[in-house]
Amino acid sequence: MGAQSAGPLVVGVDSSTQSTKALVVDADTGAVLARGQAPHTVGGGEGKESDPGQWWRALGEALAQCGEAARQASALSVGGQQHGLVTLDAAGAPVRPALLWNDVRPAPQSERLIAELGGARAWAERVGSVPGPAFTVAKWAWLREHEPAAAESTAAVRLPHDYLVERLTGEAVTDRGDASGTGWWASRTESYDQRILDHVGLPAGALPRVARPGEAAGTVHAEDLPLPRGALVAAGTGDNMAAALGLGLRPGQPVLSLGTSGTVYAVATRRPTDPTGTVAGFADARGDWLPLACTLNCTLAVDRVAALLGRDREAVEEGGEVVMLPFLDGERTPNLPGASGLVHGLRHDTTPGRLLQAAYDGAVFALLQALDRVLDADAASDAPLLLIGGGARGRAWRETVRRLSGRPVVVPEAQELVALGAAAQAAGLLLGEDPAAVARRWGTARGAEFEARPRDGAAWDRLTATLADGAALLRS
Ligand SMILES: Nc1ncnc2c1ncn2[C@@H]1O[C@H](COP(=O)(O)OP(=O)(O)O)[C@@H](O)[C@H]1O
Ligand SMILES: O=C(CO)[C@@H](O)[C@H](O)COP(=O)(O)O
Repeated sequence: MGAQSAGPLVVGVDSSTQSTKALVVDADTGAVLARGQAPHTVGGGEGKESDPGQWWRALGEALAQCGEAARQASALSVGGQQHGLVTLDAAGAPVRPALLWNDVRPAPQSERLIAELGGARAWAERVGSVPGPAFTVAKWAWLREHEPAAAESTAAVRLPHDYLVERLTGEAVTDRGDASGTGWWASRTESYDQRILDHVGLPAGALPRVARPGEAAGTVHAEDLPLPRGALVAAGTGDNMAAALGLGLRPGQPVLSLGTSGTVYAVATRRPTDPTGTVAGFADARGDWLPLACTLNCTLAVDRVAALLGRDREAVEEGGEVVMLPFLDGERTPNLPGASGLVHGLRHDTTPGRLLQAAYDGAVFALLQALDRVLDADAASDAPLLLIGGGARGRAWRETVRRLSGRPVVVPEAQELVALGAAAQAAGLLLGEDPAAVARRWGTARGAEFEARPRDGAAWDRLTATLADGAALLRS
């Protein structure tokens, strides 16, 4: 183990699309004493799929890298990529690889579900969200249609984080935050929606119990992980909800997360019901709400454009008028699942650096467009944006966000806010404290502050016009 600890140790896990990260944290001070990381692979041809067993093995590997510290932990929690459809047979083994949040194949099923159950406004009022292709309910509908035998053999449906919690504890438990991304958990009643489940032919008994905020899932019973048996396991949550805990967010503080997905969100005390579907009305892990907009094309798309141009990701040049909508994987915000990337305005003076800058602009624009809808009327219009995720470490990302938002930006020093949020949830459970208060005590949101830059309205207008004028191409 590295530094000395003052308090009991807790483990926070981030099981995200590209990797599992584990941190061992001192529950008193928030000091990170050990860390580990192991990669995941995403396959699936036209779709995006991962083997859930791989997440379990990656968890073991990341914990093993933490060494002796993990073996001394008193509590653990898992934050996981949202929405993924994990299907298990009667023996608890995966029936097939999980369909991930960014798999857009269920676009037709999503449209049908919205129409069949009363339209977008009715869904927003009842469930809190209009279920786009990301939502688990659309993925389950896709599976029933395309692989009926797999759906037939499914005895239990889990999300990525609660699949791991069940393997850790033997208990089928999830939390309101991750459950709110399924499309079959209604935010209006804070319970599973029987009418939706009946409509998609999924028995409620196939789903995990939804723990109350602050309730434990169980204790570690798994024998093949380097963790003490009997350590407390919190209910865990979705990765964005975990990051909100990790920042100790108060209502109205906007967050922009730049990772495999791009997300923009804030904690809200009022239940969101956006009928346009731009904002998902998620629950947070504490009892409030987490209105959130998510893009499919963020760091991976911009890195891909940099690779195509043969440039380092920081080798951007501002200026010029070229516009890029880097929707390489289809897009979720705006809802264009069939889209591909679009470049407009190429000229003789367009340099590779300007083209790369245009990719950053397009990715950031898609997120910022949703910001006003995410924030409710009470949020200050000049509140600094908290910039997190792997991309927050890059200068080009940060400067693009400052230039297109016109807002001050804070980049927390603490990295791995999802894993830290999970650690705060574990510490809250162990010590009987509010996990967000734990994170505030740890000072996780402290970081470098960058003042507002004048907003680049001309670039914003070019992006807006290209999105509108390119609509027919982007819908195909
Ligand atoms: N120094 C850096 N500058 C810019 N981008 C970075 C840097 N380090 C990592 N990244 C980006 O961060 C991404 C991973 O972000 P992360 O938040 O860890 O992903 P995930 O959403 O899967 O958890 C990578 O795709 C990479 O493009
Ligand atoms: O679908 C969403 C949010 O609704 C994504 O934010 C996923 O939760 C995956 O996140 P990464 O950690 O892989 O970026």
